[in-house]
Parts: sequence; structure tokens; C-alpha cells
Amino acid sequence: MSKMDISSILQGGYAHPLSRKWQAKRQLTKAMFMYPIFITDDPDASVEIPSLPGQRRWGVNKLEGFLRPLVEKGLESVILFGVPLTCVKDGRGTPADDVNGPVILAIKKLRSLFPSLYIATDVCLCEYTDHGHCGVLHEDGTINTEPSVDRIAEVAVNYARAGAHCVAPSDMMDGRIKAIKRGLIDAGFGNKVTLMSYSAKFASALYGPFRDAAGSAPSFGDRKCYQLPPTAKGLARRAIQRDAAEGADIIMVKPSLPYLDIIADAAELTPDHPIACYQVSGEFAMIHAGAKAGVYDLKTMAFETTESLVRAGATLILSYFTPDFLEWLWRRAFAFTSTAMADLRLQTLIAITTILLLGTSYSALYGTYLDTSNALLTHLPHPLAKTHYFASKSNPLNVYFIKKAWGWTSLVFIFSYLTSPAQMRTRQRLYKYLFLTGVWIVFTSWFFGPALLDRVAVYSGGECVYQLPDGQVQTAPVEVCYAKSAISPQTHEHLFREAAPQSFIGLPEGWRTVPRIRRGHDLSGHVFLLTMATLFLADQLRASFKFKAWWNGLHMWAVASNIVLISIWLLGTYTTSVYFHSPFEKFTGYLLGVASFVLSQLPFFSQSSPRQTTSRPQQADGRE
Ligand SMILES: NCc1[nH]cc(CCC(=O)O)c1CC(=O)O
Repeated sequence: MSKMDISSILQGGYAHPLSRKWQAKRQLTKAMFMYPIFITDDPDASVEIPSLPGQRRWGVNKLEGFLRPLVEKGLESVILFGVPLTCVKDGRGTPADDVNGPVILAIKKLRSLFPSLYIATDVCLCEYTDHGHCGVLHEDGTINTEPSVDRIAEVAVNYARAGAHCVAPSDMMDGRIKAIKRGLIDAGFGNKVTLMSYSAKFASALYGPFRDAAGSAPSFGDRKCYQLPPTAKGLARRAIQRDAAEGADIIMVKPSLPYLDIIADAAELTPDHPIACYQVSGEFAMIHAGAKAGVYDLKTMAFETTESLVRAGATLILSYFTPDFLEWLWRRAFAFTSTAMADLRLQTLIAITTILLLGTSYSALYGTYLDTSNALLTHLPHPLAKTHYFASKSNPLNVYFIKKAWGWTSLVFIFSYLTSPAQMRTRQRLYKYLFLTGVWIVFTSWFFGPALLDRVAVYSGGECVYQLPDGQVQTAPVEVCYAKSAISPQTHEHLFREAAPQSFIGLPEGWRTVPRIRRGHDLSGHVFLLTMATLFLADQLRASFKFKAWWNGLHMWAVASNIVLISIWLLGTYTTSVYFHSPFEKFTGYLLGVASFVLSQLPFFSQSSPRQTTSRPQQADGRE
């Protein structure tokens, strides 16, 4: 027996990647992320912010192009920061709520562009005052609290009027939460707009890149008389409780990582409020800089820091990493759904194979199929056409659907492609479709001359034949068949005169016929096409389900029409297999269809699926 004590052993509880996941009380989700965005007053601006990797100052006109892909990826909320570059700043921050200023214009624009996007606005005066401080000042440069609070409340209400879902004062003036709440209620927004208070906002060295980006550094002094001293746990706790009592709906701690204890305090002091934290510009820049210096892997560190925030008690994270997390968290989900859906293709293959086998066995047992290689039968209606609905070649399923199978398939594909979420509209997906369309053209209608299927029939012993009204079967050169058009004594005088002079004489006025290739191997073009189309559609469906979270209303219809078409093709496959072609011809059609689809699944055509790092369950150092 081992000398180990039972109480010593913990590792068994987290040996597996899944059991490690269970150690978290709460998992990161996309909804936890709120994305800070800088909006400037040049409507067409898209200017890189050097100290914030990947972040830009945006003009109102650029917001759609910038945010649409993110919204489609699951972005649910943003917080707006105004960066006025051309306005005239003054002592009270007049431009803050200018109706033609960037923030108010952006709120309105985003509300109309993205009805489901939650829009918060930072409320502060520092970007708009000539002195760069967050409030209104006395002569001596100290904060004049009352007018500051009045002005902040006025700005907040104006943002609410413009359509903001949430106002978030970051100014740190005493009493502004109460004033803003009052203002919101009096203006009729009490029950409509959320008040998120930057309650425990510390005078941090980590706002540097933000102040560069927003041009909001104070022109003299610092913010230590209103932002909290970094050592002040007690003040932070008092500020949190005060703001909750004054009517804040969400309590924020800022910056985040150096203040995990404050986040935990907030979660304990105001357990009935959502707790937000702001992973500020300096933290973001620091994580990037460390990764660039080779200290750690960027993504690993981004996860470790944000997961720490959640562990400390945060329910909402304001972070410049938001777009990255939309991608990273999507990949996690993708890793799961792709295995869940991996077999839709296989299931469809099994379905169509089974249907073909059943139909073909039935046709062989009961002799229901039309042997199209018998030239004497070709032009007659199917012997069962009267009694068996689908034996008639003129049944609607055949005429309107099967004969136009690739057209319908293309239609559904295009509908589905165009309504797909952005990340699904890949070029590879188009290539796949174009490749199979190429296969369809080559085999059924053209191959540097006659269609390949016709050539196969000729090479395997087929002849071009036609039948005269008296029942006689005549042979013509194969070229006549390749032309695929009707012949008559008028169009092919030579042919008729040589081959059948006697019947040529007695032919009725206006008689014509389409010659066909018979006796060769008449590979079933329908089975080929239906097999290929069904597998292709199933593959499309599989892609759709992978991105289910991003479907819009139209794409739901695309998915529905895809499913309906697959069902029609399966029914068509069944009727074809019961009534037409010999078993061997159906088999070769099926093989050709499957082979074409398999080729379309080569890596060249498939979207490069995200790399996955799977950790071995037991590594010597116990880390992933
Ligand atoms: N008062 C404005 C404000 N709102 C958010 C930040 C910082 C955000 C960041 O660094 O990402 C600042 C700067 C400051 O207080 O100096």
C-alpha cells in the first residue's frame, strides 16, 4: 500500500482537460465582452493607434464595415469614446453632447445599423475640456464638484436621448451617480437606460495609450484628487457602496488585473449587481508587448488574465481583446460542433446508398425498370406508366425537378451562400461549387464536343439509332446522335435516302425523331447527378450548422430549402432506381456521383479549419 495520505491527493481531480474546465465556477462567454471603440469627428477616418495594437480611431461612416463582421461573429455590446480633433474645447466640455459630435452621431448610426447591438457610452468631460480634466474647475484649478456633476448628468441624459442603452460615467466626481440617475428619471429614461458606474477607478499609470488615442491627457496636474489612490482599498469599498446606494445599475472596477482584490470586494459588497471591470489600454498594450518580447504566448496570456477577472467576480469585461475573444471562443465552440456535425455527409451517403439499393433490388425483383439499351423500347412510354405514377417520364418530379437538378441545387446553394454569416462566405466554398458544376457540364452536356456520358455509351458498344413510324430501327453515324437534335428527311436527306429509301418515300408530312445512343453502357445520368447534388447539399448544410449561432432570418429559410431539396432528391433517386436503367448503369452513375463529391472534399476546396491545440491529458509538468 502506498504511503500517500488520502488528503494529500488533489491531482486526480483535474487530470483531464474536461475536469480542468469544471474547476471554473463560471466560463468566459462572448456576452461578457464589451468592446471599447474610439470615434473621431472625421467621418471617414480609420486611423491606427500606434500604442494600441490593432485598434483604430473610426469615423462614423466606417463603423458599418468595421463592426458588421464582428456583430456577425457575436459581438453584443460596445462602449463608445469620443475623440474630437477639430472642435473647440472649453471649460465645461461643451462639445461632449454636440448633436453633430461623433458620439451622438455614432449612437444613432449604430442603433439603426445594428438593432440588436447594445450601446454604452463613456461619459466624461476630459476629451472635451480645454484643460483636459474630467470635471469643471475652480479658478485655482481644483475640481468644482457641483457644476461638474450637473454637466456630467446633462451629457449622460443627452446620450440617452440619442439612443444609448447605457451611460457610464468615468469622471469620478462625487455624487454624479445620484445626479445622473435623477436626470435619467426626469427625462423619462429611468426605466430604459442602464447606469454603469466606474465606481472604483484608480489613478493608474495604465491609461497612457488611451490618453494618446483620445487626446485626453490633462494639460496640467494629474487626476489624483478624483481618481482613487492605488493603495486605497477602503476608499474603493466606500465608493462601490456609495454608487450602489446612489442608483448605479452596474459597478465597475478599473483597471482590472492589478485590482483583482477590489473586483472580489465589489462582488462581495454588491452581490446583487453585475460587476464590470475594465481591462484598460495599458493592460492591453502590456500583454501585447510581453508577447512580442517572447515572455508568453499572447492568446494564453489573454485567456489567463480575463479568466482571472471572471474568477475574482467580474460578470462583464470591457476589453480591447473583444474581437480576438469572439474568434477564440468561436473556435472553441467550433471544435465541438465540427465533431458533432462531421458525419452529416456520411449520414447522407448512407441514406442515398440505402435508397438506391432498395430501389434497384425492387426493380430487379419485379422487373419494373425500363431497359433503355433496348432500341425497340426506347421511344415507347414506360410499360408501367399508366399504373405507376413515377414510371411516367412526364411526371412533375421528373420534368420540373430531376431534369433541372443542378439548376435547383445551384439556386439553393447561391441562396444559402448569400445569406450565410460572413465567416462562411469563403472562396473555397465557391470553388467547391464551381468544381462540381464543371463535373456536371463535362459529363452531361459537353466535353470538347459531345458529353462524356454519350462517349462512354459509344465506346462501350453503343450505336446511334432511331425508329421509323413503322417500327423499323435504323442506325445513323454517332455524330448525328452527338448533335442532340431532331432529324427528319428534310434536315438529313442523305441519311434517309441511303439507309431507308423505301420508308423514306412513305414518311408522313412533317415527321421527325430524335436519334439516341443504344446498346452501349448508358450510365444513369440522373443517379449520378442526384447523388452528387445530395452530397453537395448535405455538405453545405453541415457548414450552416457549424455557424448556427449567427444565422439571420433569411439563412434559416436557406437551410429549410436545402433540407427540402435534399428530400426531393432522395425521392427522385428512389423513383429513378425503381423504374429506369439497368442495375449496373445505376451503380456506375452512383460511383461517378460519389467520386466527384469526394474530389470536392480534397483539402484544396475546404476552408482551412482553425488549428486546434489538444493537450495530452497527462504531461510531466501537469500543464496544458
Ligand atoms: N476619463 C476618461 C477615461 N475613460 C476611460 C479611460 C481609460 C481607458 C483605458 O485606458 O483604456 C479614461 C482615461 C482616464 O481616466 O485618464
